[in-house]
Amino acid sequence: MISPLEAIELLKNITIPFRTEKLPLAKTLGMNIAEKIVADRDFPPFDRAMMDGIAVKDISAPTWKIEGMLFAGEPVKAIKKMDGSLEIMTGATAPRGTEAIIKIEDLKIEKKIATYIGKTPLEKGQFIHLQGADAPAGSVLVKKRTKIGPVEIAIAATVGKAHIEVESKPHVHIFSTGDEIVGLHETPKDHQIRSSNVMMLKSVLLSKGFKANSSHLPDSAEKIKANIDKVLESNDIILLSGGVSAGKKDLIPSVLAEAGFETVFHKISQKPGKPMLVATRSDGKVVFAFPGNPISTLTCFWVYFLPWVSGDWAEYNVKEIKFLPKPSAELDQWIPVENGEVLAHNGSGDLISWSRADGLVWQKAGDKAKKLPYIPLK
Ligand SMILES: Nc1nc2c(c(=O)[nH]1)N[C@H]1C(S)=C(S)[C@@H](COP(=O)(O)OP(=O)(O)OC[C@H]3O[C@@H](n4cnc5c(N)ncnc54)[C@H](O)[C@@H]3O)O[C@H]1N2
Ligand code: MOO
Repeated sequence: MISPLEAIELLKNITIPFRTEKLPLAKTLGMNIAEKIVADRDFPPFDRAMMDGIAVKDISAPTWKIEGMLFAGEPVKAIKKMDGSLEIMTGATAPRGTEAIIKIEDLKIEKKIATYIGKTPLEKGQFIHLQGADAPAGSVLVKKRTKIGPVEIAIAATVGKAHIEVESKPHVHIFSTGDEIVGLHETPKDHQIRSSNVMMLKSVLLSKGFKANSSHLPDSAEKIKANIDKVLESNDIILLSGGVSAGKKDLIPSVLAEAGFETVFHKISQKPGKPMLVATRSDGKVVFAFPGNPISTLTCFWVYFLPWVSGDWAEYNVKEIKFLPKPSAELDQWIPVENGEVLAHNGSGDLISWSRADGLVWQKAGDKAKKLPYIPLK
C-alpha cells in the first residue's frame, strides 16, 4: 500500500485532460492559451516617438528650424533641411532619418527656431522606439499553454485577436454505485439510503466551473461497463463513489480493467479513504474511484482530486491542535477539527459529526507532532 505522499507524487504525473474552445478575448484572463500568438507586424510597427518634442535630423546643429507638426495618427512627413525639425507628439511616426527626438522641456522655441537648453548631452537615437525593436513580424509573442495574464491580453489585442482558443476544463461524469442507493426524491425502504455523495461532488465541481453530470450504476458488471463506455464518449474524467473495497459486489476495479484502464494506485495507507483507486487509459481518460462512505468520498475528493484537477498542490498551512488522538502505527489519519479541536465522530459514515468541521488535519502514521498540516473545508 502506498502513503498519501506517494499517491500525491503519482497524481502529479497524470496529465489533466483538457478541451479547447474559442472565447472572446476579454473572457480569457487566467486561462491557458491553446494557440500561439504571432506578431502580425513588427513591434512597434514604426519608429515611434517616445516624447512630445521635436524630431531632428542632425543633433550637432546649433539650432533647429521648425518646419511643421506631426501628430500621432497622422501619416509620416519628412524633415526637409539638415537643420530642420518637426514638432512631434508621443506615438507619432518619427520621420525617416530622424537622429533624435528632443523633449519639449529641454527646448527654448522662439519664432520657430528651437535651441537646446537641456543639461545632458544629446544622444543619437534618443526617444525613438525603433520599428521591430521589441519583436519582428512573424515571431511568436505568446507560446501555447501560457497562462493568460493582463500582458498576454494586451498582446493578443495588439495583433487584432478578438477571440482566442483557450484550454477549457475537462468534462466530468459522476457515478454513484450500489443497489442500496436511491435518488433524492425517492422514499428509501428500510435497507436503502439516499445518495449524498453525488450532490456533494457535483456542487463543488459546478461551483468551480466544471461541466458535471451524474447518474447511478447498479451492482452489475455488465451495466457498469456499458455505462462507463457510454459516458466516456463525451466526458474526460469519471468520478465514482463506492464499490472499490473488498466486498463481493465491489466490481469497480475489475470493470475498469475490462474497459481498458490501467490502475495507477489502489489503496492508500490512510483513514478515511483507504480503498481509493485511480486509473488512466491510453486515450487520456482518467477515473477516480472513491470509497463509498460519505466522509471517505469527501476526503479523497478534497485532498487528492481537487488539487490534481486544478493543478494546484499548494503547501498546506499548519495548525496547532489540542488533544490529538494517539497516532496510528500504520495509517495516516485525516482528522476533522473545529477551531483547533478534534471532533469526535463515528467513523467515515458519520456525516453529522463532520458537519461542524472547519477543516481536516493530516496526522502521519506514528507522528506525535501537535502542529499539523490543515486543509480548510469551508
Ligand atoms: N473487508 C474489507 N471491508 C472493507 C474495507 C476493507 O479494506 N476490507 N474497507 C472499508 C473502507 S475503509 C471503506 S471506506 C469502505 C468503502 O467501500 P466501497 O468503496 O466498496 O463502498 P461501498 O461498499 O459501496 O459503500 C460503503 C458505504 O458507503 C455508502 N455509500 C455508497 N455510495 C454512497 C452514496 N452515493 N451516498 C451515500 N452513501 C453511499 C454505502 O451504502 C456503504 O454504507 O469499505 C470498507 N469495507
Ligand atoms: O476509508 Mo474507510 O474510510 O474508513 O471507512
